Formats: sequence, structure tokens, C-alpha cells
Amino acid sequence: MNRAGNIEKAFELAREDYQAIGVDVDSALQRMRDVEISVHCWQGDDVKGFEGDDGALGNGLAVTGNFPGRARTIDELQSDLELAYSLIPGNHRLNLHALYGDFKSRVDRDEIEVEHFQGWIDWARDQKIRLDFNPSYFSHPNAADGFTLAHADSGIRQFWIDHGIACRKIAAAMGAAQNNPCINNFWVPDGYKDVPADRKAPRERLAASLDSIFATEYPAEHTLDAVECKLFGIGSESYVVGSHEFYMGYAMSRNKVLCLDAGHFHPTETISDKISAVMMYVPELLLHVSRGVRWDSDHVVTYSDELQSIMQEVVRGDYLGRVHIGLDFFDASINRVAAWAIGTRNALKAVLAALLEPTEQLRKLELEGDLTGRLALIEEQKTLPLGAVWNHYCQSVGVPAGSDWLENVREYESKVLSQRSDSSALV
Ligand SMILES: C[C@H](O)[C@H](O)[C@@H](O)C(=O)CO
Ligand SMILES: [Mn+2]
Repeated sequence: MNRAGNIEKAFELAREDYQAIGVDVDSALQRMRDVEISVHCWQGDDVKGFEGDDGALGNGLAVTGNFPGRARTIDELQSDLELAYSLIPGNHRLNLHALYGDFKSRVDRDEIEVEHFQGWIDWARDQKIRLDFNPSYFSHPNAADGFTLAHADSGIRQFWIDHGIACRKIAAAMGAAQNNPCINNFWVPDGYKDVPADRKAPRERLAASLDSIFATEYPAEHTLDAVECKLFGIGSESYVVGSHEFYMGYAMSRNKVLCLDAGHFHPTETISDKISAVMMYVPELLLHVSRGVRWDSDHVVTYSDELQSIMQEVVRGDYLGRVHIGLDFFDASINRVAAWAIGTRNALKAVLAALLEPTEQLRKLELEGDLTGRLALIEEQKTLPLGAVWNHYCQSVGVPAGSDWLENVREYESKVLSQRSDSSALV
């Protein structure tokens, strides 16, 4: 039998295995088709953007590696993304940073407009991809001392407030064009390397700056504002103004979307445990699915225990309609298109695994106090044939199953990526 036939045969057997524990595979697959992942543009070019300067990365963000083929133009980035999307089952979104506009000449961050993103809006419409957005509060002379919206200098603060206001206009235009809310995520690096004398005033300034930015109401059908916390960064080891408590309080009191980045907490702290808690108090959640490794918060997402727990919590809580799943990693040591394919396919595979979980049965065991049965069932279902269902899903939507996608990436690497030169790649 050929590979396609084998995949179907394996799927039929897998369906029976899942049926035996009370899981309806067809309804899980139906739900999978509606799951959208917001793929981050910045994996494709090492977070450099297209502002026309040297694109030097700063404010605690660091990309290591010098794999050839970084996208240097919007055309190259779009071409790389098109290949990545063709390797990922389902219809997904693109998460753009403000750095990635089509700037014909130097346009400072407080002056960016919808026209600079019209090309992306048109491309996204043609590709049937929806857009999300992010103001860029890093890699800029006005962020050189590590402070932006919480800066003590009112002129610098105003510059960044104006950037936020400009970005909300752009996000609202994207949302209106795509008839679906564009999630506009605010992350600022502000913080101190060493112990501050005043932890209070910067937080008061950050809240006031955000309030100024959010003063204008936009229709929720066009754009939703999200706010992202961080525990520490390179250069902000002792104090980050926008901590978890700060943004949790801010999002709750201002009815904003809270963003939880999996790499932004203490290494032994997980965001999976936070989901059901914060969802009681915030309207919606944005996830930055990432992977922390020692000092770095942005490794390519692997099929880890924490990834599985995150998706289990989203599905168990019935939050798929209120949780926006975005990715956030950047790795320049491997093929960047492969990085997107690996990370996004893993995120989706974890959603599928969660949809195939016998949740009701597990809850029943728990409520009856049968904790032995709960552990036994959780452990046994870890080795059920998820791969067979995943391969069938990929095949049924016309996307390579298993690791077949790697061939497409290798061919693109030899024909396209290897032809690009980039003397500015970081080692
Ligand atoms: C480039 C992103 O906006 C950035 O990674 C942010 O989301 C973050 O996680 C910073 O550590
Ligand atoms: Mn993030």
C-alpha cells in the first residue's frame, strides 16, 4: 500500500482506539479546523524589520545564530511565510510588528500610518490570512536607556505614547479590512539592570501612558488591545516595570486582553496553571507560545509537557473562543522557515492532543476521588496513536504528513535561501 493509503489505514485503527475510551475523533477534527494560530513575522528576519537602518536588535531581545537566508525585504518575508503556511494544516494568522511596514523613506515610529501597512493588508487578503499587530518599543534611540512608556522624560514618553496611538489606528484598519478583530499587543522592555530606588513611580508613569494611548475607543470587532508582562530580561534583571501583577491589574481594571508569554516567568513557573485563574477576571487572553531555556525566553516551541498542558487548559476550560494563540520565538541557528513549521505544527498537534483527551472521564474519576484511576488514564492516553490522527488531518487538508514537509523546506533552501547574502547576521 502507498503512503497515503497507510496513513488512512493507521487513522481508522487510531479512531477505534480513541472510540474505546469515549473520544469522538471526528468531532475533534472538526473543531481543529477552526483553530487559528497567529504566526509571528519576526522569526523570518531575526526581529530586524524594514525601517532601513541597521536593524540592530536591543532592549533585552537577542537572536543568536547565522543560518543563511534571513528575509531582507517584505517580498522575501512574504515568500518565506507562504511556504511556511503551506506546510501547516489549517488557516492561520500573521502577527506583524510595527517595524515591518513598507517604509519608502525614513518614517519614525510616532509617524507610522495605515498606508505603510496597506501592502500587508492586501497580501493578507489575497492569502486569506488575518493580521494581528504589535507596537515596537525596542531597537530605537528613544529606548536606548531601557525605558519607553515609563520614561522619566515626558518628551520621550510622549514619543512612545504617539507610537502606541499610531499603532492602534493601524490595527483598527487591519481589523476593519479583514472583518475580524486585529489583536494589538503592547510589550515594553522598561526596567533596570540593578536594584531601583523607586519601583513605584515608573509603574505609575506606565499606567498613565497606557491610559493616554487607550483613551480612544475602537470597535471591538476591529481591534482589541493586549498587554504583555515579563519577569526579567537581559539588562532588566532586577526590575521590570510591566510585571505580571502590574498587567494583571491593568488588564482587569481596563478590560484589556492579558498576554501571557510562556517564556516570561520564573523557570519553574508555568503559564498553563495561570490560564483558568486569569480567565475568571479578564475578558480574553493572548498566549505567546514560546519556550524558555535558561536565560532565553524565545526558543522554538517543541512538543514539551508544558506545551501540552497549555493546550489542555485551553481546551478543558472551553476557552478556544476567548484565547488567542500566538507564537513568539526567534532562532537564527536553523532554517527560519523550518522554525515556523516546527513550532506551529507542534502548537497545533498539542491542540489536537487536547481535543482527543477523555476529559469528562478524567473529571469523573477526579470527582469520585479515584486519583489512581485519573493518573493511570492520563498516563495511558499519552501513548495513544495521536500521530496517526495528526497525519490524517494533515493529509485531509492537503499539507505534508509526518516529516515530509522538510523536503519542501530543503528544496527552498537550496533554490532560494542559499542565494541570499546577509553580512549583518549575528553570530
Ligand atoms: C518581539 C516580541 O514582541 C517580543 O518577543 C515580546 O512579545 C516579548 O516576548 C519580549 O520578551
Ligand atoms: Mn512575547
